[in-house]
Amino acid sequence: MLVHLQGPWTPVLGRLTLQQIPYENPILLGTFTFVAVLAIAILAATTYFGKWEYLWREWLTTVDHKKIGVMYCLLGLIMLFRGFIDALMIRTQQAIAVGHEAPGYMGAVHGYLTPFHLGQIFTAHGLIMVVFAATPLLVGIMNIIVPLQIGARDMAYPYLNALGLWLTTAGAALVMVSLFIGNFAHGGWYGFVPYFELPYSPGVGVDYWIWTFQLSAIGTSLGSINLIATIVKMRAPGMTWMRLPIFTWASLSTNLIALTSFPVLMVSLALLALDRYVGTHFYTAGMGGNLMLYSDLFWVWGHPEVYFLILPAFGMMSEIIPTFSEKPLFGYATMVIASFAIGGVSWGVWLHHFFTMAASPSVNSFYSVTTMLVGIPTGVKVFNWVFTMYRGRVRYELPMLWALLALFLLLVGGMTGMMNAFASSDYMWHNGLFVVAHFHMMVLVIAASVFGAVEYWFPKVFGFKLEQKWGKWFFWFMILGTGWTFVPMFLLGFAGMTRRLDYIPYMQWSPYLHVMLVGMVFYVLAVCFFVAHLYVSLRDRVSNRAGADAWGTGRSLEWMTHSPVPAYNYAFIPHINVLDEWAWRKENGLTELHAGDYEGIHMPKNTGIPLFLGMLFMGLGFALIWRIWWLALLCVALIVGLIILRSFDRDTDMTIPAHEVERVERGARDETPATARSAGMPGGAVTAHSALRPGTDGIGGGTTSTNPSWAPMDR
Ligand code: HEA
Ligand code: HEM
Ligand SMILES: [Cu+2]
Repeated sequence: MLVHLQGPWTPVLGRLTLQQIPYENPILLGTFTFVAVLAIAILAATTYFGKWEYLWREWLTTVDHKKIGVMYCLLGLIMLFRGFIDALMIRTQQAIAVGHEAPGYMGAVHGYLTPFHLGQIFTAHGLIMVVFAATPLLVGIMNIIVPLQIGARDMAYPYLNALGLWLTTAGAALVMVSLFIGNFAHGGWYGFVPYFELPYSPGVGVDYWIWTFQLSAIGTSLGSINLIATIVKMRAPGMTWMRLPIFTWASLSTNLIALTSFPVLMVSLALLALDRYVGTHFYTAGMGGNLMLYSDLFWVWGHPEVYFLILPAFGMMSEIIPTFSEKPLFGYATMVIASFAIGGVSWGVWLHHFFTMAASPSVNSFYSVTTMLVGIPTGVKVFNWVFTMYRGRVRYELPMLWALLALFLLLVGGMTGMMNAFASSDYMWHNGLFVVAHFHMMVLVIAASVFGAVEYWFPKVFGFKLEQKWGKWFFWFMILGTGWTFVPMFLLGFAGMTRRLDYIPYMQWSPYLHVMLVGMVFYVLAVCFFVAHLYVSLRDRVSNRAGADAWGTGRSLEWMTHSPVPAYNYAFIPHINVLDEWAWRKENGLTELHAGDYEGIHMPKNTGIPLFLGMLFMGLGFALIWRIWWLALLCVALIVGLIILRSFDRDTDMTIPAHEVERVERGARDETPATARSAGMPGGAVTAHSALRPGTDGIGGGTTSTNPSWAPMDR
């Protein structure tokens, strides 16, 4: 144990010494100063405005699924920005470092970044974008929307929900700490064995990578258990499986992937940790170890993971497109089947990430075919969306624009994915920029869907719509950025450029690299427009107030409750009669929420324990990274102690009294613009859309539109 550790090591602070602070690096020093000033400003402002109590009561200790979801999204947005800065640095470095000769020795500097620093940047970019930006954004939106869509008052396990958030946040915070104390892994986001083993990566970078990844994996697994339990057990009366809104179906399929695949990631990281910390040989040749075991285990998670990311995005598109086409979703049942088909097949394709690693041709062929199979259910979805729009009254508002962009990017990313799926062609461009361009198209599908979903559901959560002008500038500049950045990347991929280069010897590639830099300028402008979009929306929030059915043509249940949604979601749990319940109620003039006397509502109580557990897990991660054993033991003891303490706490719930519910309901009723309450919104329902009643236009989801046992609202 510890035989390979290099450098000073003390029992008190482990490997942590002052030399680990990168004060000689001006970029990091500048970043640190910026972050420190920002943090001090935020802390000072919170104190000045006396907001600590509010922050603690309403946010830090909350177990409300909507607030937890909002915090997940905030975390995702912050990390998206961090990942974007990384991307900016990679692109700038490569544009500067083109045309240089090969360095004669390791560490030669071309451009403005050392190879070591650049390596950390692309590794951090990849990891952050996948697990700390995309995942929290998607999990956040599922957290907010799923309980609303199924008529539940919260998640099945509100406490676990908060714990998942704080564990993920702890992982993200540790990545940020690695900027200023020590360094991050520099061998790529998915790690390599034996390169990530101690003898070859003796620094703390890989340890940071292991523990941040591990924390996020635990957080996401907890979240998936919660969402599955919620969808299975908490549906409102009458909500049979085939009446489940499509986004909820997408959430279920995606969380089944998460629940089954994340444990594999945890195991693969744990085995690597054992190799590094205890000297086992799971992944080293000899002593019974096998380095292919790592590739297999990692990608057995890694591939299903990308479908874990894309399925909720598909769910968002499936909600937005019908709302803005003013028609039911075409082929509801096939959409559901396709989600599960994608989820199922995703388990049998992982080897396509290492076709070149000497499997036999027959093995490669098997995985080629399974990979291509995914095109069928995905194609089903694509055609269903197109048929939903066909002869619909399409409104090109912002959510719809984003959904259409996602659809377009999916075609580009999907078709190039198919090209990778041929082992024979992948041999030529594996580890090249073509693959990188393929997957950026795909992850931008996620980004576009998320931006669409934020536009779409924002009024539900905050009670007002985002403005459209700056939002459209943001949208168009994202398209410009994407075109200018990734079209050249495809071309460079064809020209043979490999990924992760810190300098590029071929001058012929210089124009492409500079065009990509122009793309980044468009992206930077897009970020500015995004900020303006948020600012103007906040400024004009009163005039942009939205009603319950903010877009007028919402179809699923969440549009039935007030915007913003009260703490208890529904004062009366609705009875579900059909698929697209809200659309059906509007057509039948049955939109009233009130049903008799109000009663007290039983809800979970706030608790600070998940936040403390998150902090302690962060401390544990830090201690393990730096091998400060006493601190690790202390954190473990406190974690166990806190969990035991919580198990004795019987005071975990409360009742919102009936008069309070009544007050909130009356307030919401008075505030809601009358037009938004039911059919009168632009393009709204009753007269104009009676022809679009589900099941009557021949292309609906096959529901019946009459149900004799209908009651306005059940308890
Ligand atoms: C959200 C993320 C996401 C998604 C959804 C996908 C979807 C797909 N991916 Fe991708 N992929 C990644 C993210 C993603 N990928 C990442 C991150 C990596 C690299 C990681 C790394 O190395 O760092 C990668 C790498 C990767 C490789 C490895 C390449 C290499 O390393 O050399 C391969 C190889 O087969 C592949 C294939 C595919 C295929 C076939 C699909 C299919 O699911 C696409 C299906 C969609 C369509 C085909 C379009 C719509 C369909 C129709 C309109 C119907 C008609 C069409 C047909 C029947 C063909 N991907
Ligand atoms: C603004 C948009 C983005 C830009 C400009 C961008 C740019 C880049 C660049 C330049 C690289 C390095 C390419 C190389 O190896 O030469 C890269 C790698 C990568 N990006 Fe992005 N990216 C963006 C968004 C995203 C998003 C949203 C995700 C995921 C959700 C993502 C995931 C990755 C991954 C996984 C890698 C591979 C890292 C590695 O090689 O280890 N990117 N990106
Ligand atoms: Cu894959």
